[in-house]
Amino acid sequence: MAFTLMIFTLLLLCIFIMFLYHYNIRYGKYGQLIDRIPGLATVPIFGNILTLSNLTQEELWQLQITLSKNYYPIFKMWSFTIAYVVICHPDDVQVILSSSKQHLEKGLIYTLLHPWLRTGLLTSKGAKWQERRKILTPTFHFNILKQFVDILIEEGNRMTKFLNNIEGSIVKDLVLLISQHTLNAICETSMGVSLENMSEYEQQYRQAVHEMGEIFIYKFLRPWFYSDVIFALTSMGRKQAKNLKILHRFTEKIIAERKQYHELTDGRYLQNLENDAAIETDDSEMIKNKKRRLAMLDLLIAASRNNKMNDLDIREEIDTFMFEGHDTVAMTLCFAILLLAEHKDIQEIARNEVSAVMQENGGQLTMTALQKLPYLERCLKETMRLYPSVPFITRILSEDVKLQSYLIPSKTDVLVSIYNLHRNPNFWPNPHIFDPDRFLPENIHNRHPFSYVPFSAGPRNCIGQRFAMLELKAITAPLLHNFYLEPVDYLKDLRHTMHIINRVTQPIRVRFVPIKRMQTSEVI
Ligand code: HEM
Repeated sequence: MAFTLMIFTLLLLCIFIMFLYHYNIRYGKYGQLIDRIPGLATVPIFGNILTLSNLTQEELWQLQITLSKNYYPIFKMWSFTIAYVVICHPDDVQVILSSSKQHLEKGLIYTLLHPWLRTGLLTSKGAKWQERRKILTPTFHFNILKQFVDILIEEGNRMTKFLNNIEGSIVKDLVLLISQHTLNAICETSMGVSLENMSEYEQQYRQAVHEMGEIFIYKFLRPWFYSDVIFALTSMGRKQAKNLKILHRFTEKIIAERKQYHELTDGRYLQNLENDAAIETDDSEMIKNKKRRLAMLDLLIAASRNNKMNDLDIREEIDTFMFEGHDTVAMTLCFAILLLAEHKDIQEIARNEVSAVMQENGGQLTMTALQKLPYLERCLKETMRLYPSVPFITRILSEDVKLQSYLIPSKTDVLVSIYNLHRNPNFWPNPHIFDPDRFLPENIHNRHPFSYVPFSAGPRNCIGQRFAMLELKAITAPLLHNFYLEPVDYLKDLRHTMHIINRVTQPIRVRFVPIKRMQTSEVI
């Protein structure tokens, strides 16, 4: 009896302490500052989270667009004692992203990725992030990218070959097709491993990536599942565990394959890396020999041989780059293809530019040729304005911040809504119109520098952005050269869904009509 009473008293005490904490945050100085910001009405204790967790991911996507419009340029949401402030004005975005020292830590939501990505570059903070960023930055040096370009072009050609042989010229699931090629591209370039004999694993991997995105949002909207122990007991938790096995098994296989290659070659190519010679020289032999191209994974293996990293450290970076490096590019490519298919005039100009450059190059694409495609580049930039692959990013404020009209207290989670920023009519007239000329030098000149941030900005910007631009061009150029793109599904009919990456709910169909040319030598 006395024991039961003690438990009961302890329970009451816990509830009382939690209530005091809650009251202090929600109605103390912190809560008062947050509550000056507009937003949906809240209910006691839960804030907005019950309303949000009852919505489908599609409804949630629509809601964030509506709230951004209704409360422009800022709104807030409460999830118990956690406040989220969402911004889409370039002045505010600049304050959050541009500082070299402040607000570098990612928001709370990223911790939900830890079971998968642990604390790789995307999710890490502080000294660890700084050190890793320093180690990994050279892998995107111009001379390294130059070595990758052949692989990216080859991947574009492989896709062209496949498309030439499909029945009725219609691709039934564009995302599925494209992500297969972008995954292979990141594996062959950054990992130095081909997926040729791993088709079963890679399909499972891409499916698992997709499901993890859904689980991520599901969990985010249900803070009572933030504890991994509790989440593991649910059906979604079991689904996550199954997917994690698939994801990690795949990356471990890739790491093992590359390690084996270095063991067989006595680690001699890793010595090159340690001297930084590979980065600074233009070793043509290395460029010719696929296996000997130096990949990001090699840098990590070299670091592990020097005891600077262990196996889990390597895996978390490979998990991070495999995910960030293939899914983002795949979605941009899908939207670019859809936009070009719906805008025949723009498609024709881009095709003429590609064909002229290829003619100059004897029918081949090369690094130099890819750099001579300013119109195609403008089309891709405009695609990323309308459909940024990463629609939101978040940061935790490291100190109080004065935005345009509100003081936001330290420790608040700020969400930069890249999607709504890019469609802000005050900075993008007729924001929903696809117009690549927005990116002509004379039009960029007077634009707010933080009105366009598809790769984020400041010190935590996308490390792979130059790689991504090259890949986007290397894949779209041969498609435009060899096919007329025609819409089957239209962008206006696609239903977007809340996800880590900007996705749609249904498979997308596009028609690729082969262009018959007289001179076969011209077809790459
Ligand atoms: C169209 C393609 C891409 C887009 C739109 C994109 C966008 C972004 C954005 C918005 C961020 C900031 C995320 C945040 O603050 O939470 C980011 C970070 C990152 N991206 Fe990309 N990305 C693309 C391609 C790539 C590629 C190809 C790679 C690797 C090869 C890559 C690797 C990364 C990594 C590792 C980070 C974390 C950087 C850090 O925190 O230091 N991304 N990307």
